[in-house]
Formats: sequence, structure tokens, C-alpha cells
Amino acid sequence: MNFKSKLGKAIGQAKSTLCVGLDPNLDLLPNAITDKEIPPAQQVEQFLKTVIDVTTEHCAAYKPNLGFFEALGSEGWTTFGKVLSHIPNDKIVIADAKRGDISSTAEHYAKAFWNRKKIDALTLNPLMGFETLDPFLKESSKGIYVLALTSNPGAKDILLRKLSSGQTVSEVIANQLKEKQRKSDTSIGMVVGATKAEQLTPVISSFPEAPLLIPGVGKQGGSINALANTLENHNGLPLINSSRSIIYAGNDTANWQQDVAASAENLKNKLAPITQRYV
Ligand SMILES: O=C(O)c1cc(=O)[nH]c(=O)n1[C@@H]1O[C@H](COP(=O)(O)O)[C@@H](O)[C@H]1O
Repeated sequence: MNFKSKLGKAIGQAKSTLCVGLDPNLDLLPNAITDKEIPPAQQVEQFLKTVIDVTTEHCAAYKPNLGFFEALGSEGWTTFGKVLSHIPNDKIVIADAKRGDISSTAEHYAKAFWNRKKIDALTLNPLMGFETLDPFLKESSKGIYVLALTSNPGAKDILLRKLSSGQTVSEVIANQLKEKQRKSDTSIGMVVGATKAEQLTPVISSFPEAPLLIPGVGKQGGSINALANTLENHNGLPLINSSRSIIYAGNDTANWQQDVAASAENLKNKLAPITQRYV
């Protein structure tokens, strides 16, 4: 099945555009997990497997961020693999690694991620130029999400800069990705921040059929109403990610699992005005 079909199916089955971000920070794990005398990597594994179990009915996708796994040292990739295998097969799995390098290196990144069957998509950084994406564009069952207008304050340093053409760098990226998609069977999508809803229109309208990965709601304060307005005329399927506001919703309580589930359900419901346009 190609990536876009699987994405549409995942959103349709869960009736949700929610993507749960798996960002395991050892300092924020629930007390009920850290109280156990087991090594950190095992704490992360237990924590995330439970998070997956209690959120799965509310989301279409999971986005493990590699930084948090790599910080666990040599155990990190093993834990990443164990967490991946716990994710139900009908969910979209986006490895958030933000890779981007010269082609001979990128080929190895592509191998590292695409060899893992469970990974459907990968985040990529286009700063080194658009040919660096090519090694990732050889598999129709996979998708890439390329940083186009990020959620952080520093998006203004480069991405929101206006060029002499009058376009921002973000718009140039969107236009180039649209061109690339015409020649590729691998799905090309964009990462756009919910915190930038007001500035998103020219970016997403440059590539209206792009699947979107949208972080920035929850702890970063992006407005769902503003996002819903901005997405009104967008054709590509969106996934709206939240990490901390869901997975750490219950870290001080004995029944932390219920708080995590409730937080995911609550965000799924808040996203309903967006989701209902696509299901
Ligand atoms: O590529 C990303 O997912 C990403 C892009 C971006 O512009 N902003 C952004 O926050 N992210 C990631 O999305 C997640 C957001 O986490 P929360 O702020 O806890 O919801 C983190 O894993 C970030 O690395």
C-alpha cells in the first residue's frame, strides 16, 4: 500500500488526525515508573508501551523523536526498536530524525530508516539543498515530511526571511517540494508549525496537496481554531502532533495512564472540526 493510502486509512479508522509524539524525557516520566528499580531504558520502554496502549484508539499516528532515544546511549536504538514493534500495524509511524546531508551520507540514513519495516515516514531538514532528499525518494510505501515552516521562534531567522523575489524561504521550499513530488512516487509532505498559523497560508497554498505534519499545539501554545481556519482550503491530509501535553498528562498521579488517555481523547475531540473535513 502506498503511504498516502495508509495515511488516509489510519485517519479514517481512528476518526482522528491526532499524532501522539513519543518524546521520552527521563526527568518527566511518571513516578509510578521511576519508582521501579529498573534501568532507564527499560523505564522508557514500559512507559511508552503503556502510552501506546492507552492512546491508540484516539490517534492515527505516532511520532517517536530519535533525540530522546539516542540520549539513552547504546540502549537507545534497541529501545526504539522495541517501542516501534509495539505500535499497531495500522498506525502511521513517523521517525522524527530531521536528517539532511550530502547524497552519499543520506543514502545511509535512508537505509537506516527504510530498512525498518515499521517506519512509514521520516522528517528531513532541507537546509543542505533539495538533492539531499533524493535518496529517500525510492520507496512508494514511504513518506517524507520536510521542514518548511517550523514551530520554534528561530523560524524567523531563515525560514520566514523574504528573498528578493518577494517569497519567503518557506515558500521556496514548498514550491520545490511540489515540483519534486511530480517526479516521485514517495509521498512528500511538509512540517509546518501550529504556532505559525497566521503565516502558513502562502506556504501551504504553494503545495496544496501536501500531507502536513503539524507540531506546536499543546505545550507550545499553537491555537487549534487558528489552525482550523488556515487549513480550510488545504487538500493534503494533516496530522497534528502533540507530545508533552499528552504523554506527561498524568505523571504525578497513581492512575497516570487514565490521564494520558483522557488527554489524547480530549485533543482528538478538539481537532474534530479539522478531522471531519477528511473522513
Ligand atoms: O519535526 C517536528 O516534529 C517538529 C518540528 C517543529 O517545527 N517543531 C516541533 O516541535 N517539532 C517536534 O514536535 C514535537 C513537539 O513536542 P511538544 O511541544 O511536546 O508537543 C517535538 O518532538 C519536536 O521536536
